[in-house]
Amino acid sequence: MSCTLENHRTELEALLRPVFNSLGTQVLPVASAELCDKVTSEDLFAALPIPAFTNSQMDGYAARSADLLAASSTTPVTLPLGFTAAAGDRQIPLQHGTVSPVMTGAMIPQGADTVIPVEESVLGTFPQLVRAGQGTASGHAQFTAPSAPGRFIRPVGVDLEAGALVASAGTRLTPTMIAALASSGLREIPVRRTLTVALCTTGDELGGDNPAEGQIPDANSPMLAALLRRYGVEVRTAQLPDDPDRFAAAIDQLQEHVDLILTVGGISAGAYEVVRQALAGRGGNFHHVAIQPGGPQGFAALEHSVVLCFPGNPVSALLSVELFLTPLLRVFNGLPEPQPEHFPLAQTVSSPEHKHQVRRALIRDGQVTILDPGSHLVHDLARADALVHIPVGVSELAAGQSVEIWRMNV
Ligand SMILES: Nc1nc2c(c(=O)[nH]1)N[C@H]1C(S)=C(S)[C@@H](COP(=O)(O)OP(=O)(O)OC[C@H]3O[C@@H](n4cnc5c(N)ncnc54)[C@H](O)[C@@H]3O)O[C@H]1N2
Ligand code: MOO
Repeated sequence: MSCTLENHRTELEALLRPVFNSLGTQVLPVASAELCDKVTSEDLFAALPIPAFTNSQMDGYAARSADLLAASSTTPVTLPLGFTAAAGDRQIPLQHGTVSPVMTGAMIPQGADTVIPVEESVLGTFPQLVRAGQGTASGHAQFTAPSAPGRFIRPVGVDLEAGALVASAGTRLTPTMIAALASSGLREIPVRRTLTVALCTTGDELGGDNPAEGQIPDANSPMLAALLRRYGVEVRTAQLPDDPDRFAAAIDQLQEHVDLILTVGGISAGAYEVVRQALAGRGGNFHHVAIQPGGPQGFAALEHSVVLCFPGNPVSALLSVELFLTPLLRVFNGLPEPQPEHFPLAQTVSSPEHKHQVRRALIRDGQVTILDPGSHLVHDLARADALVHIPVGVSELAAGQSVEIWRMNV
């Protein structure tokens, strides 16, 4: 039985949505290396304002603007130094008629309303300074211009007030959002739990480290594991036995420990299609989807898990994941939908009219060159820049015609 791309996609979405919805949450420290790219599971509100307190934007002198109103190059104003405020110090008071040296990030002394950068003082650098509790402040600083109230002062909460929403539920945690969470005093971040996937390959031709005659290296496990990990998926790879009973037993075990099982290979019309044979008695549903590559497809809803069965040719396997799984992972991870670009075709391309064809392409000199459609061409897959979709009903695209391209391998 053959079905359309859209029908198969709808069927798999219906199967996978409950898997994503049942994942639950976990709590990670804000400094955890695992936090980046996770998605918040709750609205998160600031425990602290940002900035946490009113502080200096410059290394300079905290002053009362009123004390410097008369300052000019011909009538400099000289003020005695009070204690110095460094970043991390508790707030100090500014005595009337004095200025307090302040460092960038230090609390503005109580009573000060302006900061004059040190290089604007007549001396241009700080003299010997004394911090509160470390002796008696002495010395003077001289100024040749007034300084407006609020100048070089970063007010408390100007970026975000305490109690305000930092990130709503469903926000993907970028490095910058992690900084905002940390600055707003949040230490423990509730996030959606990662999807755990068993990625199962089959086939006696997979030769491990030393492929014998007739055998090949496994390309699908490392490729698909790398792709899925980019979406935060925890991937467990397994090469399952080529015997249907032993394969079924392995799947039965795996389904207890993972959220989703992917199998690659063993589903088409051969005499030894272990996946198809093993899942036949477990509700396995195998059919041909009107797409190329990736025609043979299957799935099974087991008691504890869902199995998606993708075809074994590496290009077919990759495109199956890209067509049927990564769009859902994008939504789950709060990622934006990819957007196509448009370029003219460098050559005329034909396509089977009754299938949705996905072609790999190179983008060179503002033109799209379509590559060979072979689904075994792993190196061609690696050098491709983009995918071009040719829908059902289209049998030819003419050279020069503008087509949508979707970037890949970025
Ligand atoms: N008589 C028919 N033959 C085939 C049909 C068909 O409709 N009728 N469909 C073809 C299409 S299209 C595809 S795609 C493949 C799908 O086959 P399977 O999913 O059963 O996959 P296998 O037969 O196990 O392998 C196919 C191909 O891919 C290689 N392979 C498998 N696993 C890996 C791996 N982990 N790393 C690298 N390469 C892998 C395998 O050696 C085969 O060359 O069936 C067509 N045949
Ligand atoms: O459709 Mo198969 O997936 O072309 O090689």
